[in-house]
Amino acid sequence: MATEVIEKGTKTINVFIADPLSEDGIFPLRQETELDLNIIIDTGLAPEELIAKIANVDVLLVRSQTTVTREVIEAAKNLKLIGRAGVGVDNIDLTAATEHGIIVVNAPDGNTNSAAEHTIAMMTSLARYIPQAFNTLKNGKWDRKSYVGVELKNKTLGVIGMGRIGAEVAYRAKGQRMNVIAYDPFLTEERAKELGITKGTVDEVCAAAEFITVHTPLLPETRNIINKERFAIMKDGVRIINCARGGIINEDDLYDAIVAGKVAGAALDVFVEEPATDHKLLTLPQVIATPHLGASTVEAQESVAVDVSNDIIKFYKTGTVTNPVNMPSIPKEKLAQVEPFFALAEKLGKFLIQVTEEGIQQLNISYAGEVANFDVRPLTANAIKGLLSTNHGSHVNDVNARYLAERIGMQINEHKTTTAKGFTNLITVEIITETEKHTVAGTLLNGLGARIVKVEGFVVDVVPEGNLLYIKNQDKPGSIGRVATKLAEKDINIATMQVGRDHVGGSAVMMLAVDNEVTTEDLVYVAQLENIDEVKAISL
Ligand SMILES: NC(=O)C1=CN([C@@H]2O[C@H](COP(=O)(O)OP(=O)(O)OC[C@H]3O[C@@H](n4cnc5c(N)ncnc54)[C@H](O)[C@@H]3O)[C@@H](O)[C@H]2O)C=CC1
Ligand SMILES: O=C(O)C(=O)COP(=O)(O)O
Repeated sequence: MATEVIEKGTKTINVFIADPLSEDGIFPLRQETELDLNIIIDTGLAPEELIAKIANVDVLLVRSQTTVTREVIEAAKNLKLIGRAGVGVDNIDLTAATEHGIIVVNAPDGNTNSAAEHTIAMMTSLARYIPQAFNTLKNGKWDRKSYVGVELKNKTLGVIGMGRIGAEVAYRAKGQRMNVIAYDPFLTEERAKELGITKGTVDEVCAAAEFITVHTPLLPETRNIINKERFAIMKDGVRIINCARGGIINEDDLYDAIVAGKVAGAALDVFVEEPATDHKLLTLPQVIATPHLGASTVEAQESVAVDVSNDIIKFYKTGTVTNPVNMPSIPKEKLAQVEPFFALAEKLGKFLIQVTEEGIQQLNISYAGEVANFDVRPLTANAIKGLLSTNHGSHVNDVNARYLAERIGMQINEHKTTTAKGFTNLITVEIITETEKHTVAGTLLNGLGARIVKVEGFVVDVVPEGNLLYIKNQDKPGSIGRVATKLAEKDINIATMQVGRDHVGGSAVMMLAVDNEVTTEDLVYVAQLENIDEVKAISL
């Protein structure tokens, strides 16, 4: 995982809080003594104001109000982490963050209860016209006739999105003696049974329910998932609740369905454009609404702010985080298993990028032996870091490695096998370009560190460090001596030398560790020798 472990006093970390966060929730940041944290709270900024203030920011903390656009990310030259004190990250340009190697974390658990309770409150208020009746009464009218509601008991609640909040809502709805039918692509029959609900398709949910509530993230697949075609298959007088995200329900279609009398009412906490003070849906008496208050409880706000604060601290102290959004989440114990192989994997990638001049179309990594039992995704990321190091330098990290590789058209294949051909662990990295194929394999020797043990199928034993010369030659007498003489003429001292061949008199390789950097001129000089096919300088 991306690591920038900071020692106390070595660097001030600028933490910029752009949306109102609970002061109790950021207590872990305030009381942190090992890191030099500079906390800046500046909320309610217009996008251009944020851009003007973000150049030296290391960590940006937001809720849903601040939109973290590509422009913001590109203006933030020092940004390493974006913390979302809440769940939805649709206000953050995740592609831009990933591309720039910025890790995004959220707080997925802290507001679940708050959002579920708000949903139930909205559904009950909708069923009994509580906001409308209250308003009338506040205006001095004792009107009992206009607000005859409906009961929840024995009605069917349709839930689209049975994640954390959806499941909590379903649980509470059952307490109201409702029947629950739900759609979620990951909902299994077993889980549905466990929750005491029925599993259905989106259409089945729409057709069966008197109340429908959505609890998905806003994604291309969920945008407008409730639209005019779906309203058409719903029961007459259905009631709609959206405490997830504006846009999951098509607002124009909802408006039309209410005006047409198909939908009896809607309870909305979220809108496509927020703040939504002047929205046409708010002109309808059947619509009740709150200004995105789902997560606005003392408890939830403290909890989400504590979670992101802890992740910031963890990131700077250990290089890992608990709730990553744009990279795989790997528990500490599992990460510890593969951490010793990080440098080896990166060096194998770095080795290969220096033996080819062509663009890499395919990367095949095979993990053999004990390492095959581990979560190897961080190792693949490290191998990619090595491969991209000549083009992207230190800008490649665990967040963006795979993304950058795939963006340049590299196809990545991981393979695991338990047989490691005599080694306890073996990592073999192969690259395929338009006309070439190159392979290098390495292992971690117990107590002796990393070794390259195979290059293009030839067995070697090389410490992957410093300046290496990789020479392909014909297995003919005198080749080794001539190479050594030529290098001596150029004042290049050979530290170690390994040779390998496929068969007597066939193709051979020399792997030399040398004490000096080898120039292109030196390479040409050696390459001119008889029986030498190819000479490459490799710096690891
Ligand atoms: N109004 C508010 O203040 C709050 C709103 N939210 C919103 O609620 C959303 C859900 O939050 P959680 O339950 O915590 O997230 P979650 O990740 O636990 O659950 C989301 C569920 O949606 C499902 N899903 C994804 N694509 C789907 C599709 N095409 N159709 C049906 N289901 C699909 C997922 O499989 C997952 O089970 C958040 O993404 C956020 O936008 C969350 C907290 C507070
Ligand atoms: O957590 C979420 O997804 C929310 O929508 C809560 O938003 P907020 O942090 O209250 O602006």
